[in-house]
Amino acid sequence: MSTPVIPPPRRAADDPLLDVRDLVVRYGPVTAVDHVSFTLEAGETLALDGPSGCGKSSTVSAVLQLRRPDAGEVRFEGRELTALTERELRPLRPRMQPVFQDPYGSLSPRHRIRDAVAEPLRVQGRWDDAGGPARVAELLDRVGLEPAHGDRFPHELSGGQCQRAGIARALVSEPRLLVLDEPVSALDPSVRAGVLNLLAGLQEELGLAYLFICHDPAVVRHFADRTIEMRDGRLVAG
Ligand SMILES: Nc1ncnc2c1ncn2[C@@H]1O[C@H](COP(=O)(O)OP(=O)(O)OP(=O)(O)O)[C@@H](O)[C@H]1O
Repeated sequence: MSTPVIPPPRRAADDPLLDVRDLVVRYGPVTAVDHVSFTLEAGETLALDGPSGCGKSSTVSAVLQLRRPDAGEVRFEGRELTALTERELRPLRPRMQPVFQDPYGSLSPRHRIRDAVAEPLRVQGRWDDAGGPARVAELLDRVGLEPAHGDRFPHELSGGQCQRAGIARALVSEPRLLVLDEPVSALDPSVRAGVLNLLAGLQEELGLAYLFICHDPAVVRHFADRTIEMRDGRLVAG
């Protein structure tokens, strides 16, 4: 299969990593995201807060182009994603990865942890180039898992260990942006700090940007550089 032709990035040195402008997401008559605009710099953490149903998940789905927005622009690394076809988006998707709230739900129950972490590289056809087994082993170690954890299935790990595996899976494609959808709220309070410290260390080491859906004011204060808040589909504070 030939490689899709992607328009070259038009990114100036001082452009943000992510520039979202006038984003609109509708479900029939419901406007879930109503002209939302924000930017995110490389290496920065932006918290997205707001009550249930205000449009946070719809916003991040549209940023990730998992659901195409009804209007607005999502410029990532200088490319306007909404203008790209699915095929043109494919090579860019690894650079923006989600980490979900439910650590078990984001990993297939039928795959061993090592295979779940490896899968994105296999799907992208980069298994050999990326040094497959060594890369997966290095990532498991980096997120604080033992080699033996790689042989287990998700239900054989704790929630915290499973979330660490989900983070390893997100990192295997060398993303620039992680979209963290309440990544610690389903975890036992005693393991939350460990996962947050891991995310903070990875950000410092790899220069990752985080778009972080979070309700916990203490976590937001400690973890985020900036916060934006949504109500009824709109941004109310910056
Ligand atoms: N697939 C869908 N079909 C119809 N309406 C939807 C759909 N998904 C979300 N909505 C509606 O869009 C609005 C925003 O939902 P969204 O899930 O984005 O909010 P949220 O802030 O992420 O909520 P939560 O914190 O509970 O996850 C809500 O009114 C919701 O009912």
